[in-house]
Amino acid sequence: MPRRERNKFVKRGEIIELLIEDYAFGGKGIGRIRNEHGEFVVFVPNTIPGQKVKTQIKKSSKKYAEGKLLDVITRAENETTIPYQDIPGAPYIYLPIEKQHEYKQTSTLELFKRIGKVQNIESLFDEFVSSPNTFHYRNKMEYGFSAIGYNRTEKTDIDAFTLGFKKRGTWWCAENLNNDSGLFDAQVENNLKHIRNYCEQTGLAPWHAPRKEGFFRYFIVRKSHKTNKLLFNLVTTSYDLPKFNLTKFANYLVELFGNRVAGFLHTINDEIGDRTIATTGSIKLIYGNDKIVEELLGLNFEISIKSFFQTNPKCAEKLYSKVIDYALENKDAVDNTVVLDLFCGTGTIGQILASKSNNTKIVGVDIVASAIEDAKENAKRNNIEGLKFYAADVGKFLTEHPQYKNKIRTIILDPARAGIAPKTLKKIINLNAERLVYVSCNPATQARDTEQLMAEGYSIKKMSLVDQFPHTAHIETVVLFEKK
Ligand SMILES: C[S@@+](CC[C@H](N)C(=O)[O-])C[C@H]1O[C@@H](n2cnc3c(N)ncnc32)[C@H](O)[C@@H]1O
Repeated sequence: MPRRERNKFVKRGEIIELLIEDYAFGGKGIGRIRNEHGEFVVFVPNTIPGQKVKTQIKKSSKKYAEGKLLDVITRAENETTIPYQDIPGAPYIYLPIEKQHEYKQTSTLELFKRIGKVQNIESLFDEFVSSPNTFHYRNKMEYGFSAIGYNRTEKTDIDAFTLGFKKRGTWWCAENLNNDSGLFDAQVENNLKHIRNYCEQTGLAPWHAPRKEGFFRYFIVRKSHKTNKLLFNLVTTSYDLPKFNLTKFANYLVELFGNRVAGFLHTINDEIGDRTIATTGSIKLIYGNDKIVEELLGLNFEISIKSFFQTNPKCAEKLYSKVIDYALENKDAVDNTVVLDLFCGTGTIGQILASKSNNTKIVGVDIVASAIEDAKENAKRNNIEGLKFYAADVGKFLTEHPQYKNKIRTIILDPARAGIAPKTLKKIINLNAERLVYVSCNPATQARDTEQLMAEGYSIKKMSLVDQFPHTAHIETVVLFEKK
């Protein structure tokens, strides 16, 4: 095994206080330790310049270290107060949105220079698209039950029936969400404490992560921004289920939210792993409908509790408009042709493109069979013709369909966070399309793919950033590549 190189500044596991001085892509604050040996960089995710933080060193090499944020001791001068309860999922909520945009833009462009080797990226930059709503923009939340809570004043773990989010940096303890977090639906979040009380009064146990036991696990809520309806899913283990009255709980939700309740589902999840996906397990409809309808750019999409759907639908409209603008900039390369929508999910982009072009055939490919089923259903519901969807791995699909080589002029790409596998990207390049509209939720992997695309004759024509997730480090990019 290679010997790990040590430095003369920090050790793994050490807890230190640090002033954050700079910001790197992905929400990593940069602090520096200075001593008689010189200067040493420590990255601390979820922090911003000007904050003094307490951090525990998780990785330490000769050149730099990375710490986990334990606490913000003093906030940065440019941070403000908020009328919401702060949660780990929104580490930048105290920072004015314009400043968040500035950090995101600068660090993403820097990434394209460093990893993508695009030195003139500033001159190719088109627009920073901000979210239409910077608060209450989410359409889904997953709250967790926990038998171990956290006391903010005492800064200690406590035994308590808790419903909210994991405390940052822990897997065993959670904090109650007592009020609106400013991210989701205010009425739901202001009532979460009542739902917690209701559950506590049943006498059944919340999940105890270290012991891997308990009854209540997750409470998941989906909201339609079009209809304002709510779809609930309570996730529990099965052992004590006979003691819990699901219909009575559904009635309680109706008492709280009235006709906003579209439906209530119950999921049994007996998996004990910490990384269990909340919705794993068998699911049953207890009350109302099991789907809600959302609208995007005039098209309707039926969404079930499990299917992927853009988390910020109002901003997704802006994201998709940008993708469609880039694709239709050269209408000849879209009208009367076949457009590939690779990594299409529920087929939203392809459907919108088909509805805005003439006689375009869309071929959508995604590896998740249920997403493809939803895509087919939605295309039918929206009366859009000329769409074909395949449930397959993109790389395999292209090997099995050689007929598209030299026949495609425009390709839409929207891969998951890991980006496109090099072999699959090579197959996409071999299709020899004139234009690629590449959407990414992880510019780091997109910048990596950019280097390969440029080596194979593509160049960036323009790029935009879309702030799909205000108050987090995430940023979505839309890049138009053209063959030289
Ligand atoms: C960011 S989502 C795409 C969302 C979609 N364009 C939309 O707007 O709804 C990425 C998609 O890539 C799919 N995916 C991941 N790996 C894949 C692979 N190897 N082949 C095909 N699809 C894949 C995922 O199932 C997921 O739906």
